[in-house]
Amino acid sequence: MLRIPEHQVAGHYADGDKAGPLVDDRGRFYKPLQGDERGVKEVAFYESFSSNHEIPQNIRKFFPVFHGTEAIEASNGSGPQPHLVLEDVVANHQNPSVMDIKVGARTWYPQASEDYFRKCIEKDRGSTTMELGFRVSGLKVYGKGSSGIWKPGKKFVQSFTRKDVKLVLKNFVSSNLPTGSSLNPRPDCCFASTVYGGILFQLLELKKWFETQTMYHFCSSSVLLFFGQGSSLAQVKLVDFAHVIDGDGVIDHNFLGGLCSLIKHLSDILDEAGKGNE
Ligand SMILES: O=P(O)(O)O[C@@H]1[C@@H](OP(=O)(O)O)[C@H](OP(=O)(O)O)[C@H](O)[C@H](OP(=O)(O)O)[C@H]1OP(=O)(O)O
Ligand SMILES: Nc1ncnc2c1ncn2[C@@H]1O[C@H](COP(=O)(O)OP(=O)(O)O)[C@@H](O)[C@H]1O
Repeated sequence: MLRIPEHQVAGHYADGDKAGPLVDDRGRFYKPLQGDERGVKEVAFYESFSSNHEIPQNIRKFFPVFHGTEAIEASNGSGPQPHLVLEDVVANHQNPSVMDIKVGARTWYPQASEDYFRKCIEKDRGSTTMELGFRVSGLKVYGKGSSGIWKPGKKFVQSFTRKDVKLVLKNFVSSNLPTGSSLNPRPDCCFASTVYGGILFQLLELKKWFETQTMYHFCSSSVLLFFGQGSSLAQVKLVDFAHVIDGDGVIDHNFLGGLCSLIKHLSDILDEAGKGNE
């Protein structure tokens, strides 16, 4: 039975006439192919990546498993439409807290059209992308026990400043959640060491690969950080490959720089949480 995912935090949602992703009970995530070149490019990336023998095993695990494409009934009732069939990366987590972070100090790339460049640069300037090398695109956090869910709205997320982002990263691993369009100025960071400890380990593994890989440039891609309630481990995955371009033998310093900045932010939170426990 296909349904709209409860755990989607960014990107194009199923909304009225607009088709959005679907999930099933077998742990698959169906992403509608965007009608323009984006859909074609994302399929091309997954086909290239999944058959690329130069991808180390420890890196492959950071990407959703690709199960090809399939025409399935779209969420907007428009009949069978082509979808990417991917592993639903959060399927095994109970009540997953999820954050989508778009990595890189720029989301555009030289080959992009003038219109796309303008759209991107406006968003990059108006968010923390240029300043921090990443921006939070969306998140959903489960509180402890009955303390509810926090899923800030799109407009509020788009307004996050550098200071807000530091606080959001803390709120993500806290039990005293804010409500609506607000941030808790005194987050307890009670899950910081377990969640960010595990996430940092994985981000450092990814960083090591980005220090040498010159095959792909991940423009406008995101890291998805998530953890479930209970004993499941925090995980990192990469998503959104509609704008991946050929690396052409050059380091993806845009993504690498953003990753380093994110690592620094999370390390600082871990250090602070450690000091609080001394
Ligand atoms: O449509 P919107 O306003 O949700 O914008 C999408 C973005 O959402 P955001 O504004 O960052 O929350 C969206 O960003 P996320 O993937 O949500 O981080 C993309 O930038 C998307 O463009 P493209 O598919 O990468 O070319 C953007 O889609 P298009 O406007 O290019 O269709
Ligand atoms: N393979 C996946 N498994 C689970 N959730 C996913 C997966 N891919 C994407 N998502 C969810 O959907 C959101 C949007 O995905 P994305 O690929 O960025 O779409 P778009 O191209 O519309 O921006 C992500 O922020 C995440 O919450």
